[in-house]
Amino acid sequence: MALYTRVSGSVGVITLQNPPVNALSAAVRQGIVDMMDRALSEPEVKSVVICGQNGKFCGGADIKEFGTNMSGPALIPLIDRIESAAKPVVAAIEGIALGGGLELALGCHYRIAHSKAKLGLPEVSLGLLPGAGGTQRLPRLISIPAALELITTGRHVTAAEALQLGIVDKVTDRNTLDEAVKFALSVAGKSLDLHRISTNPCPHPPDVDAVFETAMQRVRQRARGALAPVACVQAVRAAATLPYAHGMERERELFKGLFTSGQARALQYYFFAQRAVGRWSTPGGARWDTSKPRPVRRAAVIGLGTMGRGITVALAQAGLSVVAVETNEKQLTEAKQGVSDMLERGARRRGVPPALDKVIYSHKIQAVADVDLVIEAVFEDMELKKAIFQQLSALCKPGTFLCTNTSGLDIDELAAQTQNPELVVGMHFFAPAHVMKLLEVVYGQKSSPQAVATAMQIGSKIGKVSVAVGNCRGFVGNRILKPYLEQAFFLLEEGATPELVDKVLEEFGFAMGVFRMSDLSGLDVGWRVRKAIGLVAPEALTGPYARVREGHRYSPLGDLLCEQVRFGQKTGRGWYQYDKPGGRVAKPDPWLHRFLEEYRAQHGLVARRIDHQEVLDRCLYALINEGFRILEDGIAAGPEDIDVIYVLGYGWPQHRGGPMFYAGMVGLNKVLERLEHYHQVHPDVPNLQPCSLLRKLVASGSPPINKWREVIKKPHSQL
Ligand SMILES: CC(C)(COP(=O)(O)OP(=O)(O)OC[C@H]1O[C@@H](n2cnc3c(N)ncnc32)[C@H](O)[C@@H]1OP(=O)(O)O)[C@@H](O)C(=O)NCCC(=O)NCCSC(=O)/C=C/CCCCCCCCCCCCC(=O)O
Repeated sequence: MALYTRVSGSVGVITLQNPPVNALSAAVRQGIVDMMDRALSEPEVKSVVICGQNGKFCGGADIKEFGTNMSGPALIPLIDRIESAAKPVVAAIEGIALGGGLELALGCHYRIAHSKAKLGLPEVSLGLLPGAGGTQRLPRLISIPAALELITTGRHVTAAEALQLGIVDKVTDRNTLDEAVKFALSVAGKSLDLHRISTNPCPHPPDVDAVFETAMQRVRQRARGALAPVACVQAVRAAATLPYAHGMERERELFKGLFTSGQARALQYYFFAQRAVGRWSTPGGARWDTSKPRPVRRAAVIGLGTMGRGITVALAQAGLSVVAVETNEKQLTEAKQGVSDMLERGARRRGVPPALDKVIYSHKIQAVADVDLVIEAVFEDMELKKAIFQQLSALCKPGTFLCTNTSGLDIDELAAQTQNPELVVGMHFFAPAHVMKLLEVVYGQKSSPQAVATAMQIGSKIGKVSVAVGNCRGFVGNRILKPYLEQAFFLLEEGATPELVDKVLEEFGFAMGVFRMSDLSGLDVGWRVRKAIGLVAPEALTGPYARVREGHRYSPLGDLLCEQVRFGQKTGRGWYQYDKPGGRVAKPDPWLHRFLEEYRAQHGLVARRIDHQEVLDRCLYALINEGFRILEDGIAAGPEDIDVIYVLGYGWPQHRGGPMFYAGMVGLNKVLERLEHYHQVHPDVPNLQPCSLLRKLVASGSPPINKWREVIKKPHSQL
């Protein structure tokens, strides 16, 4: 909807009304068309202002309309109509002008922005391009290189930067509408010739071809198979080479190709999934909208290794007071320096003062006595963590939430060490903790809804996307990772190389293949976990039992590498070789290839040629199958939780939506059929046995992903 009012006698004001972000739904578009007609037909009206209600100009096209039968007036002629109007039209931009919202503003003759407004063309992150003239008008307004950068990254800019770039004519700290009305009065009757952006020539840099070539190289490198960034470059190129009308045709053609693509569907699903995870629920009935978080003013972090330092920085940067505890004096001294450096670097980047005074350091655990929430981040050792939880339970004031940053240990076992297990939850951060956007909030059997709600709230306060998940070994992310890693190891045994497996996964779009990722995170991490649960043989086993654990196939390859102190990048050797310990550039290692050959010979394995499809099928479908088990077990409330965790924490390509979305795109019956096939070939690998929820979904006609929850039967919990 759009509201029309007349102010100061001669200014027609059109207010977009569609909460929460005034998206351009059919009703809003119709409203703008009708109100523009009215403003242009009233002789008393000399100029027009377009604004949005509730301090938000416009969040762009209504994404919920995509994929439906779109009705109502089309956006492009609507914007053209504004631009060609004989009366000046001023956009009064408060809050946001994003996507179609900014394109609407670019159709206006002038733009006034509030100093706190954010502007951008983020369509690329939805698998689209700015298809309402944005790719043709923006380069004409701010130059080709600047427009290319904004359109291909989807970056939001501040009002100050928008002014500098020339996107807006004025920035104000005052009431934006009042300023826009004043401005509209001042330009009434003046020539609009220079202010119809589409009629202006597109300024060319002297090296225009090189600019496009570089931009194309950059997006192809960054995009890893994503279509939209490439199409964005092509569309801007049309602005540089074609007259406006032809450029618009090219924009439309490219837009159409993207609009119906699987990638756009995946990215739009992922947009809503990231928001849906905030509406958490547990199998016991605790919910986001009925569980009230408790305010946390002071928090403590126990253990200042890499994770503890990152968590301390994340909390302090969000304005929380932090007591940072490390009992090892040497480590504490190093941590003080490390945390201060990180805070200073972060502050420089954000242009704010460093939050150094937010952190108090101590080598005594007693320093946590009066904090509201503790995050334990010591070494991944159950006995050590148990001892700390016993101490915390005795030391902390009543009601203090006790959280653990374990990446997979049993939350209930830790909670059992305390007098108030309802106050215990997991807060699983991802390294580097002050950078990575993901937080798994893990509820145990006895965690109170308030403890879950508080951890979720802290997560959003420190800028994380928090996902509430149930307690099981590895929670969601690391549990799913296990069968994926396992398949990768089995493929090596059968004849693949780390280079082949990584190539296939990186071509699929993963930021890093499984072996390069393992080298980066350290092979010793998983080795310690496998040792703790008794999977690692005490001495090199030979014979048939070397590759069997608990009756199932097991690959000791990772263990054997660790025995050679090949922990990955940190030791300069892992699945690849590096020029030095800590080196980053992975190079194929002839030693590893010889080692694999000897290993196969020792175990009577005959290497075979493994094709790309098999690598992809086995790694991905094993992972997806575990995702279905997680849903079946009620560890994740819905597929969105798994997808968000996997994209944000494990490098799954966003343009493929996440593993569960991908399964739906491939077709659940195809996933089932492939798993059945591979399980038949490898009957000793239980992770390839299709899970019953997958079978049930296929039997229910493979419903779309937003209907899966109806098929999932939720198990009982004590929450
Ligand atoms: C920054 C935000 C705007 C706000 O952030 P925040 O305050 O944190 O709040 P959120 O939690 O994110 O959001 C609050 C709720 O609002 C919902 N929301 C947000 N934006 C939109 C939107 N644009 N549409 C619908 N709903 C929206 C959000 O989901 C939340 O609700 P819920 O919790 O999920 O219930 C932030 O939200 C944000 O960044 N939003 C996205 C901004 C964006 O990306 N905008 C660009 C949208 S795409 C666009 O504008 C495209 C323009 C070109 C259109 C061209 C023509 C159209 C179609 C022609 C069809 C042609 C077919 C061709 C085929 C053929 O011919 O055959």
